[in-house]
Amino acid sequence: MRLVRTALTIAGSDSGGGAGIEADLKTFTAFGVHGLVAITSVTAQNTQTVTAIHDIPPEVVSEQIRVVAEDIGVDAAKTGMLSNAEIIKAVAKTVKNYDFPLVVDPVMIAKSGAPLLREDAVDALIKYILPLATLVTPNRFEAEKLTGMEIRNVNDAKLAAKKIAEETGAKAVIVKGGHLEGKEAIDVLYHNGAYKLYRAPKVDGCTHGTGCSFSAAITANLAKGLSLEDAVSVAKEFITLGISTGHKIGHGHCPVNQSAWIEIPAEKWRIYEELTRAVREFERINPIKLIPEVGTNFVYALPFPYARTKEDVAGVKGRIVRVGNEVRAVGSVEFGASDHLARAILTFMRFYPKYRSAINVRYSEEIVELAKEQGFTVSFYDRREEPIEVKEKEGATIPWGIEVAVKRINKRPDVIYHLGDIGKEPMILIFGRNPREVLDKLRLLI
Ligand SMILES: Cc1ncc(COP(=O)(O)OP(=O)(O)O)c(N)n1
Ligand SMILES: Cc1ncsc1CCOP(=O)(O)O
Repeated sequence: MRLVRTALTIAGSDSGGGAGIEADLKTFTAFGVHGLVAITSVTAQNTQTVTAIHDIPPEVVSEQIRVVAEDIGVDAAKTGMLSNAEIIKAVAKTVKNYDFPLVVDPVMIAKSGAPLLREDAVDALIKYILPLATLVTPNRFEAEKLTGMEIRNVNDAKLAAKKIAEETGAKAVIVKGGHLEGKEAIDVLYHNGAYKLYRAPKVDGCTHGTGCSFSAAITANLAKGLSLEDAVSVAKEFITLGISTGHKIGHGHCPVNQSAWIEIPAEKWRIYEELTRAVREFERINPIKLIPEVGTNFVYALPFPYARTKEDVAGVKGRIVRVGNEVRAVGSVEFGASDHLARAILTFMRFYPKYRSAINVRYSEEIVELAKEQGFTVSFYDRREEPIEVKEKEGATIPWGIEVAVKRINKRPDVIYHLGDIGKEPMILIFGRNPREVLDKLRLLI
């Protein structure tokens, strides 16, 4: 019995790796599904343009589908760029031989504006492919092309989704809301005569390959046995994360980040383990004299580009305090457990992205001197110099102070201190790439 689920993409190749089969395979992998490929067309493409298109002979497209379906088996499939009417007819004829769910992304134009479906092939798509679809996933412009309607808002999208389903025989249609009016991206699903809306904020970020990755995520989750409604829900979360965490590569539309879906949880687990170990070691070292009145925290942030808010930074819940003669972590390591130090590391990472860990210890002149003697680069900020508008803004002092301290010297600081203010305890912060490096520096200051 085959334990791994499989998903097949019948689509074109994007040499820039942002859309097409490349996006589909990365998405399948992100969901733990084995990806299969029937390539329809090879495009010479980057984030700005498509300069060449070479279509694969229709019989070779069909043969790719047949061999994988008959040997490996297909749990769900999707279509992307089908390019011309002959490929469309060949794909329709072949997939009819199997009973896997089929998600149809009616790809027509690339983000860069290049046509990916010949004008004379739109009718073939409507006639041969859409009737076989478990789900069709048009964006606003594709839905307009398929219906001849103007679509501006959710009500128009509802009418269009119903029209496409009723006129083509597609079992379900989702009109995506990324290009509709409003601050939210509201996708409208029409299935079994009912509507369901999927909402997410319209996030800033990288959008090349969104349509491909969204439909691939639905396909992967159908392959895993989720209902259509649940598969769409997971895909919506996946694509929102992928857009907001896209790597800014190329000079045009940067690609969606399909890895974020698995990379963030994996990194979180690594961070949790490493920081927990380091906190235990800190307790064992028992640096009682280094614990300030307010307590110590020890933080470790997600890597770039995932570290954005305090929720992306792990710290010790309740901080690390003195209990009699012992140093004790009050709670366990959790993401979002630090406030002050999280703001400090997030600011530091704006200048030195690889430096993701920090600890705060009690200020004393001796420790600062010792740090200098050990060859550490030391900088500082003076809270009395804080501009009034920063002082008045909740939570702004530490980011301001870290920025001042970083910019004061033209070298990356290992240690930043401040001398406090009325009601504010002076403090020393030690920075490192990871908690082990922070502890190594701290050991030299005891
Ligand atoms: C080979 C290939 N297939 C599909 C596309 C479309 O991707 P994109 O331009 O990012 O548009 P959306 O899929 O996001 O609507 C492509 N460019 N290349
Ligand atoms: C008060 C203070 N100021 C800088 S670090 C620190 C202690 C740790 O605070 P948090 O637990 O919010 O990171």
